[in-house]
Amino acid sequence: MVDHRTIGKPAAAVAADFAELKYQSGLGNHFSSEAIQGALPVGQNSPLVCPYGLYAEQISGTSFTSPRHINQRSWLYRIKPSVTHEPFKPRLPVHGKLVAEFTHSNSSTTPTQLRWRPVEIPDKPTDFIDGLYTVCGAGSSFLRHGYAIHMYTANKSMDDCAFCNADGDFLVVPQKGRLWITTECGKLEVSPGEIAVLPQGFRFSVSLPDGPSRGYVAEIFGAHFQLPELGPIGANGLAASRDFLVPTAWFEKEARPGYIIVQKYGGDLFTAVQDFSPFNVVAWHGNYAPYKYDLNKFCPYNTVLFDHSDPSINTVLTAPTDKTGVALLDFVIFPPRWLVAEHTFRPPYYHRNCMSEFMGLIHGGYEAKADGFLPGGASLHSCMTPHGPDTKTFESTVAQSNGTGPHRITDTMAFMFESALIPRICPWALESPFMDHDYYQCWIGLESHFNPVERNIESMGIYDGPEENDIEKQHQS
Ligand SMILES: O=C(O)Cc1cc(O)ccc1O
Ligand SMILES: [Fe+2]
Repeated sequence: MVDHRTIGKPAAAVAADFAELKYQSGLGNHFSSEAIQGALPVGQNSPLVCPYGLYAEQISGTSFTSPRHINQRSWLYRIKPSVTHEPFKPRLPVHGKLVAEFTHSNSSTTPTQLRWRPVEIPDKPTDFIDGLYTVCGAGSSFLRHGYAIHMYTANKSMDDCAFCNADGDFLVVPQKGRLWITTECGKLEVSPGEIAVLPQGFRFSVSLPDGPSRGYVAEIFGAHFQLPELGPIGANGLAASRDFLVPTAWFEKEARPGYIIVQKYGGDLFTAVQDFSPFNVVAWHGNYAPYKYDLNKFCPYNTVLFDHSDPSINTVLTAPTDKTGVALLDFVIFPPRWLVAEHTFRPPYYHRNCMSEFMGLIHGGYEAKADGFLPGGASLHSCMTPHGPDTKTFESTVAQSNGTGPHRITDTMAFMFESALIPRICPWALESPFMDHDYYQCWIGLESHFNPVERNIESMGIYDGPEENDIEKQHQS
């Protein structure tokens, strides 16, 4: 396979730029970063003349008048302002597989359980922009309410171009291959097992140091991600604010004739040519910035006695709607953890949910599916579509009386994008050669074990009721 990594800026130069990155930490903090000492104006945002002759530019992630606790904006001090470019023109050839307003004409609905095998990474040179395609979503970027779920396969770094998403925030979940993301605020290295959030409007460019790459993207329109409330859990636990890492200022000052900004606007792509790099921000301050998070830092909470907790217990980030407790999009993970519940069916329960659930797998296996749900694959269980463990998982769980002692689930990192809005599905996702048309078969074999005369079923090793405490029994022996 051709190694496309050396096209554009020399690979060694890109690698040097990503060596020993320094980050700032804390989700929602007010950050300050200077690549040249003294580049940030003191005591004001908009001096008549900025230090070192820089231009001041504000990027607003919320309306000017949003209440203080949700207001997000940053001030960028840059060599030339973003406006210095030729007019935007529709990008040709038309991309055609990005949707930001879900309608009858571009997508359809089905209550069927859907599952996709991992999509193969193409041989044809494909960068992050060309390899990104929408799977499903709801609502509209124009109306600032909704989301889109995309996936990408790519094998080539973005050359002399930057992407800017005017529609919403991207939450990127790499599954294969690291992403070297240059942003206006600085650089982020994002490995599988980490996620990155690229908020609406920031320009960024993705390089692929490992070549072939694949992953998932949730895009939200009209909201930003925040940490979930912790309620009775207390002040600590789940994802900690300090584990979210934000870049430090980094800039390039060299002329870059023919540099292209690719702007996603209403799901369509537009290009504008400029003669400099958009990564020309010498210093910045504010609370609106890209960030990354290592999922292995997540501190999972769960039941320590019986029954199965709802997956919301594993929420990393949530994007709210106006309704209390109802998410536009929750990002939930299923990390390695101890299962200790007694006399409990420990895998996910069978269920139907008014929320819609899109799932992906970063590595390993998923506790509810013995086969068929593979790293890089995906599933979609829409509003009220029944789902749960496959036949193999159910039978092996009850047959082994799984759930009688502490058990650590290892080598796994599944995740879910869960939304109150019902997704419409794009035609190329429904017609994909990677669609698993036999998905329903994984449940068809579930048999009736109903026996109206025998309450305590022994035949499959089903453990019915707390006759004795298994853990105490273990301690005594
Ligand atoms: O459907 C799924 O696999 C996700 C899920 C996991 C779980 O532990 C409980 C409910 C749920 O929707
Ligand atoms: Fe579910």
